[in-house]
Amino acid sequence: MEAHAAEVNHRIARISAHLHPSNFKEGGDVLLNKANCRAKGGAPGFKVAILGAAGGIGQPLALLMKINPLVSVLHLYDVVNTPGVTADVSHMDTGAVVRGFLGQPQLDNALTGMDLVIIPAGVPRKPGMTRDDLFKINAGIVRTLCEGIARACPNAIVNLISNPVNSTVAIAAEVFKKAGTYDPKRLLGVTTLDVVRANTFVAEVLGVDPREVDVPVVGGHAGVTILPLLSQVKPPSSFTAEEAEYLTNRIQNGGTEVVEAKAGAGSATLSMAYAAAKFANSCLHGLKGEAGVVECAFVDSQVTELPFFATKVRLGRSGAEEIHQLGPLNEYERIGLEKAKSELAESIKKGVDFIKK
Ligand SMILES: NC(=O)c1ccc[n+]([C@@H]2O[C@H](COP(=O)([O-])OP(=O)(O)OC[C@H]3O[C@@H](n4cnc5c(N)ncnc54)[C@H](O)[C@@H]3O)[C@@H](O)[C@H]2O)c1
Ligand SMILES: O=C(O)C[C@H](O)C(=O)O
Repeated sequence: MEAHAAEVNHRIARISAHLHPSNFKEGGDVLLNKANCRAKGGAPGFKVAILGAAGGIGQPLALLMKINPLVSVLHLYDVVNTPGVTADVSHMDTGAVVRGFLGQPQLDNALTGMDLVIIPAGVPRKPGMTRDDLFKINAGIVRTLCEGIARACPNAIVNLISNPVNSTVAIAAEVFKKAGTYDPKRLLGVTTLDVVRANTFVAEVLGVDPREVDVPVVGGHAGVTILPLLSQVKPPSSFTAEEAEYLTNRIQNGGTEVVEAKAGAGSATLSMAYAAAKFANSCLHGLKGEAGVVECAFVDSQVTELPFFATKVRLGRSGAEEIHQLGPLNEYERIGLEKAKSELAESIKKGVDFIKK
């Protein structure tokens, strides 16, 4: 009896010591040992890291990944505030074991062994800014994080959220090429929010439940590069020229609509966390080997003459295993495609040059 009490006290002392904030400052992986204790009997599943986990997207995304039954280990990395977010999320009584990592010295530990890395790190827009205005700061952040991925988990699937996605995906690809770890199937720019918005706005016009609607959104993730293919909406639907114009503009400017409504307090975080969790969940189902998992994503592609392009892709054990073609476009969409491609070409080149020059 006494021996049992001593063992219990010893365990409690060990857990308390690992939870102490000073462990983060010393570069220790707080919760790591505590988590290891619990992980012994833990459920099998995938290991997922969120980089930028303390941010506006990162926090609700951490919550949503903690309740995903396919996740067994959840690593939360940021340069600020991970102790609090980790302690908070770790109290949820779901299967995933949560570990927190703070600051660059802990980046490689955060990434080691991960199957999926989700990146919402970086600054968001304020009213009046374009996504490209974020390039100056976010390009360097994405480079640093991808260098870590190349070192610590080169085979992980990467879901890149940080803007401008049209350039940051090219940056990530160049970093991986330089490191000799580039696998085009494993790098996915997240454009799910465009699809989520398109489904919502189209459902409003049709007067149906958004869950019944599927709108392919191709191209990229900024302004005119966001190209909803309304002629391919499921269930098959027809739109007047005015409806098509209204819907295309609203979908292309959905991000700006939120930035303006937030009036300086950032951009979409909650709908983005939802979209990121939806996309990550599909990636995990693909990793499990399930058939017929299809999402739109901005990927290395031969669908157009551009090196990267968003279309529907089939997700499998090795990432984007099949890239769907565009399908038949109407005249309005063909004009939109030309506009999208010329802006995309510049954004992609800017990302490539950032690493090459
Ligand atoms: N792809 C999309 O559809 C989409 C949608 C919404 C937002 N975004 C983009 O996502 C990014 C994040 O948006 P947010 O609202 O969460 O911003 P935020 O400022 O609330 O959070 C960003 C987080 O990143 C962290 N961070 C900064 N530098 C870092 C580094 N070097 N390593 C790790 N973490 C770092 C910050 O500390 C912060 O916690 C922005 O670039 C935004 O434009 C993309
Ligand atoms: O609009 C932004 O800056 C954030 C994001 O890309 C969005 O589409 O909401």
